[in-house]
Amino acid sequence: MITIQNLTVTFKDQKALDIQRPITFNSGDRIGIIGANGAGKSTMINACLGLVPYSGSIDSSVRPEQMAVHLQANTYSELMPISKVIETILNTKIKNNEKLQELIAFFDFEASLKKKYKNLSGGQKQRLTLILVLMQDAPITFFDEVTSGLDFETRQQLMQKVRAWYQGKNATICLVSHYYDELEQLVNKILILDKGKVVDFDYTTELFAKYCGYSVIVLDRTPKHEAEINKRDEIYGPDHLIVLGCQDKDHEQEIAKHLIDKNINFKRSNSDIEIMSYNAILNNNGGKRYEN
Ligand SMILES: Nc1ncnc2c1ncn2[C@@H]1O[C@H](COP(=O)(O)OP(=O)(O)OP(=O)(O)O)[C@@H](O)[C@H]1O
Repeated sequence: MITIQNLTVTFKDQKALDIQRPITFNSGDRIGIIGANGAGKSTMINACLGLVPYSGSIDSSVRPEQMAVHLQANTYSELMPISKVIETILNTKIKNNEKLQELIAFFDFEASLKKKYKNLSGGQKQRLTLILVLMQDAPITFFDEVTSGLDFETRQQLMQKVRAWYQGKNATICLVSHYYDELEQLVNKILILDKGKVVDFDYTTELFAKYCGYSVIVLDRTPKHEAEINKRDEIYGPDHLIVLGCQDKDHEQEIAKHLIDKNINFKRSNSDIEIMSYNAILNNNGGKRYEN
């Protein structure tokens, strides 16, 4: 559907994006785009949409005007009720448009229709934009940090709705998010960007196996815990955690048994995107957390 290669985006003298080897987004892919602030995530979306000048190739079977995008911040008229805002933007009447009625009901948005935009909650504001974006039924939709600033519960509800809406549909989704729990729910592939470059792009399960192994066991970093673990099992993770990479089931059981015997609490995962991305990026940087 979209193949990106030899792509560079430069702002003044700063290379914001530099994607050399080809990456392809296929029809039906659910892609999470992750990376630290300034990694180039939004720039990549903007390049696909033709919103920033670039050199190189974005070979797409979908024209930019057929793509949909949901940005984090959106502004709408404060003067009209939301029903009028929707009808004006979509150039249709709610009462005559079954699909629009379906989306409004799907997002439990009926009670918000009479309100003005400034009186909507953060979650309701995002629901409005979701309705407008999903009405387009685009073959590919980019969601750029749409849940930032929302509380955990609201984020979960919103993302469950998005997941349910796309269930069984062949549309491609590219979701930029700093919330790994949300990505775990929604995507099956991950594109990891770091300082404008692609660290890796593959199925989440493949990336986890590549960077973490069979599973990870995670415990708080304390001197007592540090004394109990085998340093050789340690892989990268956030500073406050000890992360142990398990090569296979036997290895996992051996570590778990030891921790249980020592009455140490731990969590086990075979899909932790945050830890996977830590390891991907740090392996890529030769183990260095920050570049000097
Ligand atoms: N229009 C612009 N003019 C100048 N520099 C820009 C512009 N847009 C982005 N940049 C720079 O390009 C780099 C990548 O920015 P981008 O917004 O793509 O990062 P991001 O990964 O989306 O970050 P975040 O998670 O903070 O949204 C940053 O250093 C940013 O300052």
